[in-house]
Amino acid sequence: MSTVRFATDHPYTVEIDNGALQKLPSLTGEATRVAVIYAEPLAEVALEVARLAGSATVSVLSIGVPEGEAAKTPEIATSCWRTLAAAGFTRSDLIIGVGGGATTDLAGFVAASWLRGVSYVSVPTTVLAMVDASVGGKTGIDLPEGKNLVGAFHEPDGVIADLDLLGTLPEREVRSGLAEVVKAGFVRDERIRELIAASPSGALDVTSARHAELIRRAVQFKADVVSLDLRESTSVGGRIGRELLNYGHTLGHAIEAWEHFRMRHGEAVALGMIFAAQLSRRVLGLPDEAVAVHRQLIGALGLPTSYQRAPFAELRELMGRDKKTRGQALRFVGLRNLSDPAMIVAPSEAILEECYAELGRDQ
Ligand SMILES: NC(=O)c1ccc[n+]([C@@H]2O[C@H](COP(=O)([O-])OP(=O)(O)OC[C@H]3O[C@@H](n4cnc5c(N)ncnc54)[C@H](O)[C@@H]3O)[C@@H](O)[C@H]2O)c1
Ligand SMILES: O=C(O)C(=O)C[C@@H](O)[C@H](O)[C@H](O)COP(=O)(O)O
Ligand SMILES: [Zn+2]
Repeated sequence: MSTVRFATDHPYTVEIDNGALQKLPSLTGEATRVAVIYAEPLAEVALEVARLAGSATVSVLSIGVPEGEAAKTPEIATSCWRTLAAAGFTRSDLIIGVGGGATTDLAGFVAASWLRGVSYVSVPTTVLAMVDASVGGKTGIDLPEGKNLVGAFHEPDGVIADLDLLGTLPEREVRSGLAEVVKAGFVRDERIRELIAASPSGALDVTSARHAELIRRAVQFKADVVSLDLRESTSVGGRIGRELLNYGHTLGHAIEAWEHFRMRHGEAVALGMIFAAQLSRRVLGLPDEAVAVHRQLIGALGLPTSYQRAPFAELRELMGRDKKTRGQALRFVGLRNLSDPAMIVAPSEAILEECYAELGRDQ
C-alpha cells in the first residue's frame, strides 16, 4: 500500500493498492447526491463504485459515456451537464470519474464546470490514468482543431488507484501507460529507468511488485512537480515547472490528433519523446547515448520508435496550438542530459523538419 500526497492549496492523497476501492466511502464528504461518470464498458466497476458511494442518505446517479477519446467532446460534456441539471445537482454534491484518462479528463471537467465547480473523486482504471491523467488536476475535452483545447485546473478530493482494476486491461494499454512512466524516468527519476531496463517484462506485468513500484514512483514524481506549480507557469524560480510533465507532448499531441486517436496517447507521446531527444541533441547537446537510452527503453516497452505517416507541415500547424506556444514561438521541453531538463524555445523550422525526418529512420 502506498499513499502519495499532493501538497497544493487543495491537498489530497492518491491511494495506490490492491483493493484500494474499499476506501471510497471515506471520500464522499457531505454529498447527498453522487454522479458516477463512467466509461460504458466499465459498467461493472461503476456498479461497485455506486454501491460503495451510496447509502440510505446518499443517492447515486450513474452516467455512462463512450469509452476513450470519444467522451472528450463538447457534446458529451453537454449531455452530462444536462443530466446533472435534471437531477438537481447542487454545490454540495459529488462527481466520481471511473475509467481511463479520457473518462477522468471528461468527468473532472464536468466537475470543474458544473455550477463553476463541485467536488470530484477519481477512480482511474488504466495505468495511464493512475500515473498521470487522474492526478494533478488538469481536466479537459478536445475540439476538432486539437487535443485538450478546452479545460480547467480542478483538483480532486482524492484518487483511488486500485491495482486490481488493471487485471482486465489489454497489454497495448499497459504499454501506453508506461510511456508516461518512462517520461518521468527521462526527465527526473533515474530509478524508473533502472527498473524498466532491468526487466521490461516485469514492468509490463500489472501483478508484479516492480509494476506497482513504477506506478508509485511516477505518481510521486507528478506530486512533486504539481505541488510546486499547479497552474503551469513558464518558470518557477528560473526552473521549469509543471511544463516538465509535457515532455514529448508537443509533437505527441499533434500525432495523436492527426491520427484521429487510432494511436494511443502513450504511443504518440513515446514518438514525441524520441523527437524531443533528437531535438535536444541538436539544440542542447544531449549526448548520443542519452538519445539511445530513449530508443532502448521505449522499444523495450513495445512502444513505437519511428513514425513518418503524417506530413510535417500538418503536424507543424497542430503544434502551433500547443499550450506551451507563446505567440509564434513553439516551446519544447528538452534535455541537456537525462534528468537534466531545459526548455527549447523557437527552434529553427529547418531543425524541426530534420528531426522529424530522423524520426522516420528507426536507428
Ligand atoms: N489530465 C492529465 O493530466 C492527463 C495526463 C495524461 C493523459 N491524459 C489524457 O488521458 C487520455 C488517455 O488515457 P488512457 O490511455 O487511460 O485512455 P482511455 O481513457 O481512452 O482508455 C483506454 C481504453 O482502455 C479501456 N479500459 C479502461 N480501463 C479498463 C480496464 N480496467 N479494463 C479493460 N479496459 C479498460 C477503455 O474503455 C478504453 O478503451 C488522453 O485523452 C490523454 O489526453 C490526461
Ligand atoms: O499534467 C500535466 O501537466 C501534463 O502535461 C501531463 C500530460 O501527460 C498530459 O497528457 C496532459 O493532459 C497534457 O496537457 P496539455 O495541457 O498539454 O493539454
Ligand atoms: Zn500525457
